[in-house]
Amino acid sequence: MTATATRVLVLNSGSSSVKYQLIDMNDGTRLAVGLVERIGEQTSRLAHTPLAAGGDKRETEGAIADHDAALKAVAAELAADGLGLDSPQLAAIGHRVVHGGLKFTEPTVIDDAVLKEIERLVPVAPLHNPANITGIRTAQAMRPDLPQVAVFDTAFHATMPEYAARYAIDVETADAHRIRRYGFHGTSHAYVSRKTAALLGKDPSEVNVIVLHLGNGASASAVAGGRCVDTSMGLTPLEGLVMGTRSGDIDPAVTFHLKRVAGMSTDEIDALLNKKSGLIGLCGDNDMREIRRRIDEGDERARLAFDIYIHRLKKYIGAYSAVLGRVDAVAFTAGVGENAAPVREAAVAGLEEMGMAVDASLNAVRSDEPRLISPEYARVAVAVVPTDEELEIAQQTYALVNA
Ligand SMILES: Nc1ncnc2c1ncn2[C@@H]1O[C@H](COP(=O)(O)OP(=O)(O)O)[C@@H](O)[C@H]1O
Ligand SMILES: CC(=O)OP(=O)(O)O
Ligand SMILES: [Mg+2]
Repeated sequence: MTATATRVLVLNSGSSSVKYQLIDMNDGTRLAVGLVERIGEQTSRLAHTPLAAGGDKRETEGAIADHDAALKAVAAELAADGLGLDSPQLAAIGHRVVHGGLKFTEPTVIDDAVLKEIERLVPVAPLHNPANITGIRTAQAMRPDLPQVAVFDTAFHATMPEYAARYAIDVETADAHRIRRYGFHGTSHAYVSRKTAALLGKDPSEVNVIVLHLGNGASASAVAGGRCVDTSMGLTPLEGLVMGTRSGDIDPAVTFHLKRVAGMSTDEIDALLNKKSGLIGLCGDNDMREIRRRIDEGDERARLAFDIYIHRLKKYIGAYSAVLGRVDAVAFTAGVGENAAPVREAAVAGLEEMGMAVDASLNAVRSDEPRLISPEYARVAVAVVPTDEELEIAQQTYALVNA
């Protein structure tokens, strides 16, 4: 790394998308940001904004077959603005890696052994780790000389007490197969819980926060004094809240029933629960904007899907209030949490006895800034706190390569 290398490229590869940011760590300037969506479909879309060049957003539509092709398209966009991956100013590439298992609880420079372990974990993050691996390999091929750093979704949750992390199943079987609650979206839960403390003018060690990360994947966490003490996702990112396409919590016996009685294979059940359940399974749409539009038109299926989503969310707010004992703040984040005012309103409705309420006019405000949406009198602060997984990954990456 040369003395002038102060930039970090962050790749957040999801199952069918890549979000990326190129950040100068000297002053935190975002040089370029972008998103590739619907990878693997005919209607893929790349939206690239070269902020450094003062440029407008450029959008390209057309089939992008896989994450390798997506990353090459991103590299070409960056190169067009003189921000290519060949730049000597690039210090490192930071990768979001969803599952780190028991081994990885800190940001880690990726070598062959690390990559092998991320690969071994594919069965417990089937929608995510394969995309993360492709992103890493493609980036390595482009810049074999550069440190590539993995920042794990699971890392922040490693502090959970044993009684929260362990499932109540036979201990020998669980240990033999490393079956336990790992939790995901940890980079976001860490970032948002810290930001929430700052919004309250407190140090993270002083506050207890319930973080609701509601994106396409969704998870809740209970953070006590800056440490995660419980989270809704488990061995895999399937457990917990109702999500865009995932069921979240169900009776595990549903799977035996689907196999024995409905005659489905394990792979079919996996696909059913991960890809054809949640909001899309309930009403045919996984985008909260579309669901709200349908509700406004009187669509009953969309209404029921919304109510099921909210009921589950409310149960986790209650559960984590009990786990924390004292709640200082509830923070909504990610695509749904940051944008869907009706979700925030409905999730907190009726919780006045627990000190939680939402002020309608504050809730209606649209902003990229962290903000309170609870009325003055409420004991618990309810907040919208935009997440920034890419910035958090960039900071952890840069700190590691400079250590
Ligand atoms: N303006 C909006 N109103 C309501 N929901 C929104 C809005 N914008 C985005 N969303 C929701 O956010 C989801 C995407 O969230 P995001 O955090 O980007 O997810 P992921 O990182 O899992 O892809 C969309 O599927 C949609 O449901
Ligand atoms: C872990 C997980 O569910 O991630 P995402 O929300 O990006 O799908
Ligand atoms: Mg996300």
